[in-house]
Amino acid sequence: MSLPKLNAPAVRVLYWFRTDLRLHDSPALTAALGLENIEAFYPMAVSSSVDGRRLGEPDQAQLKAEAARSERISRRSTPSSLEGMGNYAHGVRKARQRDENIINVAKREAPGMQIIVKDGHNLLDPELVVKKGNGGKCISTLVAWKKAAAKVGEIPRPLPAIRMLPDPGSLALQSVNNPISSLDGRNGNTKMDGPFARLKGENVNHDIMDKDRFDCFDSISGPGQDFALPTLSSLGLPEATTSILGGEAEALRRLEAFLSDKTRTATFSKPASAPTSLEPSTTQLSPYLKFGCLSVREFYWRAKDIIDSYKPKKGETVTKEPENLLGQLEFREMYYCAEFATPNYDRIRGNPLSKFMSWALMNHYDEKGEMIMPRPQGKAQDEERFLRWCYISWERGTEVFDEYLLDWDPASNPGNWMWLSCSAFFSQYFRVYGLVSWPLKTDKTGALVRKYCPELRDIPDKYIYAPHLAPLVAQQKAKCIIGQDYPFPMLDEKTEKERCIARLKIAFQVGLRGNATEVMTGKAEDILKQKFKHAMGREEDEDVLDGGGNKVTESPSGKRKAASSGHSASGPLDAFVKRQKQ
Ligand SMILES: Cc1cc2nc3c(=O)[nH]c(=O)nc-3n(C[C@H](O)[C@H](O)[C@H](O)COP(=O)(O)OP(=O)(O)OC[C@H]3O[C@@H](n4cnc5c(N)ncnc54)[C@H](O)[C@@H]3O)c2cc1C
Repeated sequence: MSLPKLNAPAVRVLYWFRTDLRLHDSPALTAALGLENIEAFYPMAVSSSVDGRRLGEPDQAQLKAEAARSERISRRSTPSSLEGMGNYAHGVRKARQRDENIINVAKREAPGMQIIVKDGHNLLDPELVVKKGNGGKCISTLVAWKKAAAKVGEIPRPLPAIRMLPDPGSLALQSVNNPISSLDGRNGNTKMDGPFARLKGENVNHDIMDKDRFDCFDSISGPGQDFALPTLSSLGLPEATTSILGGEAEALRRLEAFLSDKTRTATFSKPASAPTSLEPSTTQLSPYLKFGCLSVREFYWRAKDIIDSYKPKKGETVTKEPENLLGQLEFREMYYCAEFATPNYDRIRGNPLSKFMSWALMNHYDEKGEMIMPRPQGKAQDEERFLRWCYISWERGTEVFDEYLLDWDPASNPGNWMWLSCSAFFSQYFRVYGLVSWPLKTDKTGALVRKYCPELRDIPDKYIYAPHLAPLVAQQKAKCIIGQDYPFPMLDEKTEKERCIARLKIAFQVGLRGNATEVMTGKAEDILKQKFKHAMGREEDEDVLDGGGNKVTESPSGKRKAASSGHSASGPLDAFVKRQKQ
């Protein structure tokens, strides 16, 4: 790689940590340190509640702070200005737009400044994979990603870790404009002057932010000029509850610990992992990838080298993509490429990738396209719809995960929600997780339920996933009367499942996507409702009753059957499970 040379004999480097809070395999840091005659080196990280999002839940903020702190410690005594916490709110698409804005401001205001941009967050740059590998078109399958990636080139091996950073030099912002020799030391005048003073308050993110909030410190070393990271309480957040420790050292320790078991690495199979197990059966490395404490290329190549050289013992099978570890990392890449290529990726309206269904609790928009119902809380009619259907928009799920998922990621979160809701990436809408049959596969005794719902601790295994079906005597023995100590189910699974599948079938037949004119003009929901009525002879949310006033379920084939009541306090669970299996 040839590095750009600056004209000036001595250069001052402002290094912006973004998604790579680490010293190993950091292409941008390596490029920055490859510059000649570095006179001062200002490492910096910026965070804000951009995009109208909250700063982050305490657990997310804590992890980011630890990531920053660990990076600081591993640079020994060199001070750091990693003062930010919070989310990386932008996916590649918006981040590239933001970068362009910043580069334009820098070019305009400081023509002598040279800007070097390097991506270290992906196996291969998603923009390059989409543009060079797939003609600019969206990538929504692993096969398509692999094909496109092959046109870009081999996934680079990780770069060696940086051992030491240069001294930051003067920390006064005015020094950016004045010769270093004219300044009075590290904690000199921190007031901005010169051309950058005019930029105070200019928001280069204005066209990609929902709110026009903009704060900035006027010293490189933070408000206290001591490089201290803000505490959670200073950010108005309660203490974190996660037991997961953040930071690069911890990330590498966990990677090492997982990969040291070569058999587990070479035979890893995601479908065989147990999402209900109390101890994680996957690597749990995603938060470290998200905050950039772990390089995805380090993870990929370390795993690949083990897999490629592994000699399976009798009875073992070396797994392949997509189910092996490499396949998991490639899924992440696929979502990044899809995010880069898709406008409005995290919502339905205007999103060409997402199919349109008439979900409950969807975002709503006024005639100018402004969102008018971003959140469902507090609306009686919404709660009513929630209780009736549970056919809830994936936008709501994404929103909850944005706030609470430690590994929340702007590409993987909406992507996985689109996948699971059959809005994109996956279309077998008739395959539905059974509330009983699915957890039974990996947790027969309900250990996870017993841990997190202690009311159910003594319910017999047989009824743990449908305690309302336990005989009264079993409920009494377990000191858990359903309807009193623990609620009845809100919905009848079978009835609602069949209703949802019927609606999905209609939506698939109509085939509208988020960017269709009907969606943009707000007519799509009515179109689907009318189509449903025409096909099924009733309204979408109308219950079908038989002659005796009992609810009747309707299968996609149109065959009607009497529904079993979800509120029944009797009936054997094993019969129910058998039915699910059939
Ligand atoms: C609705 C929904 C939303 C999700 N949102 C996110 C998210 O915001 N951020 C996130 O990292 N994961 C997300 N996931 C994926 C899921 O949480 C993964 O199981 C998680 O990455 C597990 O971490 P792990 O490190 O133990 O994974 P492992 O199984 O050990 O896999 C190794 C790595 O592969 C990648 N990976 C594995 N599965 C997925 C996947 N389904 N999608 C993308 N990358 C994957 C991750 O980087 C992970 O660290 C979501 C899944 C669902 C169903």
